[in-house]
Amino acid sequence: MNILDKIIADKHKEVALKKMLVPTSQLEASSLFERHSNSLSQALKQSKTGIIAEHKRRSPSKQTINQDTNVGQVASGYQVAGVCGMSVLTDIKYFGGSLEDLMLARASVDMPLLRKEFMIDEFQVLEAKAHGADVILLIAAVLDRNQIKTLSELAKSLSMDVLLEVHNEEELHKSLMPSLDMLGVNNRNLKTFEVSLDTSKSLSQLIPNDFVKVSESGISNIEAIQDLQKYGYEGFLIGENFMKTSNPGKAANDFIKNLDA
Ligand SMILES: O=P(O)(O)OC[C@@H](O)[C@@H](O)c1c[nH]c2ccccc12
Repeated sequence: MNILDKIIADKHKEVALKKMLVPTSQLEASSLFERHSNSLSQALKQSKTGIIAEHKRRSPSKQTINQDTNVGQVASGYQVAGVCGMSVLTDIKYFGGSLEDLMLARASVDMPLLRKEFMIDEFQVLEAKAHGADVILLIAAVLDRNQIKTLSELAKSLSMDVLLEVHNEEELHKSLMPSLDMLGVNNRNLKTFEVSLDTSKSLSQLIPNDFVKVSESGISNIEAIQDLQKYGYEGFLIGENFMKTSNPGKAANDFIKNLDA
């Protein structure tokens, strides 16, 4: 079993348990459920820099990145830095995140928030909305076309944006549909952890122009972004490069200043 298979097997158990404990009516009763979501894809289109900054404490590939963060402070720091949106990991077991992190970020900022999670069930889309997310992530490597359609259409009906993540041509081809807003190419292979920006470069011309192109993972300098912009990318998801510092907001601020110079 590769790590992605393991994560998904655990996720099925976690979601099944949660569904026994929390009725969907409870999620729908959240005051955040009525909130109109902010569009990340619009923010990216209007931005010159297109940074989406992530809150990530640890990961299966890096173990500890930053265990003593205050997610509200990180969110405020990212917003001050001028990022287009923030990605908040909510998986507990492998990434040390939580839905509480998402809510704490929501309480601190207005900018678009992405729930970074392994989505396999409509329940998790309702959960995302109820905890203040504006955007959901769908990972093509673990979903079939029908699941992508059901989950993305539910998100759209709740006014959320959808970021669909692919790693190769086959995943891209099976996934294209109008209920997606952004196509993210993950430079990290979630099965082997190998990282190469060439993945974004080679898939770029296969992504139709109706979708905002996002390059994800392994981005650590502005040269990489300037290079990827030539391939049509408008969004850049950066986690570790900011989170490994003691002040992620400041790291994002310095980075964006240089990029915008
Ligand atoms: O820390 P990095 O290399 O800058 O990567 C951020 C983000 O792209 C990465 O965390 C990620 C991309 N897709 C995912 C899917 C699940 C969990 C995590 C991810």
